[in-house]
Amino acid sequence: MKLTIVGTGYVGLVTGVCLASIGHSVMCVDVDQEKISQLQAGRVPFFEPGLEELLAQQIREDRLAFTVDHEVAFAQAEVIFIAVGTPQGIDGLPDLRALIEVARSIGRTVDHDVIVVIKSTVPVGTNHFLSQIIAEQLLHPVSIQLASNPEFLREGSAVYDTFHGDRIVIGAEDEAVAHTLATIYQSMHIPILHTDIRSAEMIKYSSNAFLATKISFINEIANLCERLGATIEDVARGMGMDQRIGEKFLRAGIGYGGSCFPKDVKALLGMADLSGYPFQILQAVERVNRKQQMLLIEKATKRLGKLRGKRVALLGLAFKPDTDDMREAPSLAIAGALLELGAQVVGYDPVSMGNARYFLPSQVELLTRPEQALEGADAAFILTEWEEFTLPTFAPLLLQMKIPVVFDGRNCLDASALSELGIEYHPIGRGMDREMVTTSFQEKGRER
Ligand SMILES: NC(=O)c1ccc[n+]([C@@H]2O[C@H](COP(=O)([O-])OP(=O)(O)OC[C@H]3O[C@@H](n4cnc5c(N)ncnc54)[C@H](O)[C@@H]3O)[C@@H](O)[C@H]2O)c1
Ligand SMILES: O=c1ccn([C@@H]2O[C@H](COP(=O)(O)OP(=O)(O)O[C@H]3O[C@H](CO)[C@@H](O)[C@H](O)[C@H]3O)[C@@H](O)[C@H]2O)c(=O)[nH]1
Repeated sequence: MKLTIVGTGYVGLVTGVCLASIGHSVMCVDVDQEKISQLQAGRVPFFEPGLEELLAQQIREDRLAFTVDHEVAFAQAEVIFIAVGTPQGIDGLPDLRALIEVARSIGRTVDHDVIVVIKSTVPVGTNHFLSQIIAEQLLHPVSIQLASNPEFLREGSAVYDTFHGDRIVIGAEDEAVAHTLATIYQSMHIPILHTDIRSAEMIKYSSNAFLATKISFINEIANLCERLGATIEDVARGMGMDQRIGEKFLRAGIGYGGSCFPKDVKALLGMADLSGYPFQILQAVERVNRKQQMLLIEKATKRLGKLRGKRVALLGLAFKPDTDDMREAPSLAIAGALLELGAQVVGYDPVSMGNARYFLPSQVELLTRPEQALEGADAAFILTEWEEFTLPTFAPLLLQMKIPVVFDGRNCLDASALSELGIEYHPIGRGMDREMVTTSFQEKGRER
């Protein structure tokens, strides 16, 4: 089919490239001329494993083209997917300005019947709102039907996720529209769930909010494990083997970040507030996450005393491995808090140094090799579980520190390898003082 994708960010570009690779003829449009020029030259403007190779193949085989001109982009389209950003606005709710602009442009430009699919994550009721905007702008007597098709890919594994998703959600009031969309994805053999539009919009927020809840829950369990002398990895494994719980998203750490969970949790809280329903669990999820991001600073202060004047090396700056995305990365909150405490902050990331420079305060010194960041450091914080930190070649670099003390916010280092090198290791959720805790509980029991 002839498809147009509006927005060539993480979602739009991956969707466009993947849909081209299963045989559709895809035109991608973006307002960012620089991005489009790079894409026309076969270069992906951000880091996403496997995407550039697949992009080049689609361009070569003439199934994928790019433009900044909406008119050109919409001219042949049978289906238009909108995947522009919906960042957090000043009131906590998503900023829908880019979507509204695209809706107006569709209304003014399209001169034939078309299906418009909202892939961006949008508050419940937005499809309806956008269909009104399109209708207000229509210049031609055409039928434009809207559908919701939320996206569930993760950055870092976006291409894999697109082809191996657990489900494709299609929110459409019209059976024929739902059938057309299902046909587009047919050859991916992914289960399709057809719902009404509002439910589809809600599925996206509920899914992200649930995953964020799982993370905050396991982080609280980890904090308790430390106090009660249990080991979080064993506890998570034992919980996850129960299929009703599931093993995924039970990795304890310094909390969730990224362009989705923080903003989508806020948006759902905002929607709940506006509808007069206080969403108490989700309020706690957010609170726990904010607190968890400060955990390594608490641990370091306990171990080293005041951090004023101390050199702290942040290793891993992206919000997760295999991406250069710095949006809402925990490293931002941690660096900010360390600077406020008067620490000297240095950072290193294998991939996201460019974005890190843009997002982090200028006082954070960025170094291009981990050993440079570690040299003379009083503490090292592991903030992203990049593979290179888990390789045997990494641990010896910690010996460059003033005193080798490492606080691992992702529990990704090998404790015994560090211990052999005489490196002091502080992971998350591994209780050390079993005797003390057990005894004090037994004593309390005896007193009663
Ligand atoms: N990033 C993810 O992993 C992910 C996953 C699932 C869903 N989502 C949702 O998908 C949407 C897009 O997210 P993203 O991370 O891809 O955003 P992004 O910021 O990476 O990309 C958005 C793109 O839209 C372009 N754009 C803005 N206005 C435009 C216009 N009028 N016409 C054409 N292009 C325009 C921007 O220039 C940019 O290239 C958001 O709603 C997000 O919540 C994101
Ligand atoms: O067990 C876990 C799993 C994840 N995280 C953190 O949670 C954040 C988000 O991770 P992940 O979900 O892997 O990355 P995203 O690319 O943000 O993907 C999420 O957000 C997207 C945008 O909505 C959705 O499409 C995806 O389904 C959803 O997983 C990161 O900071 C991770 O470090 C943990 O702390 N523990």
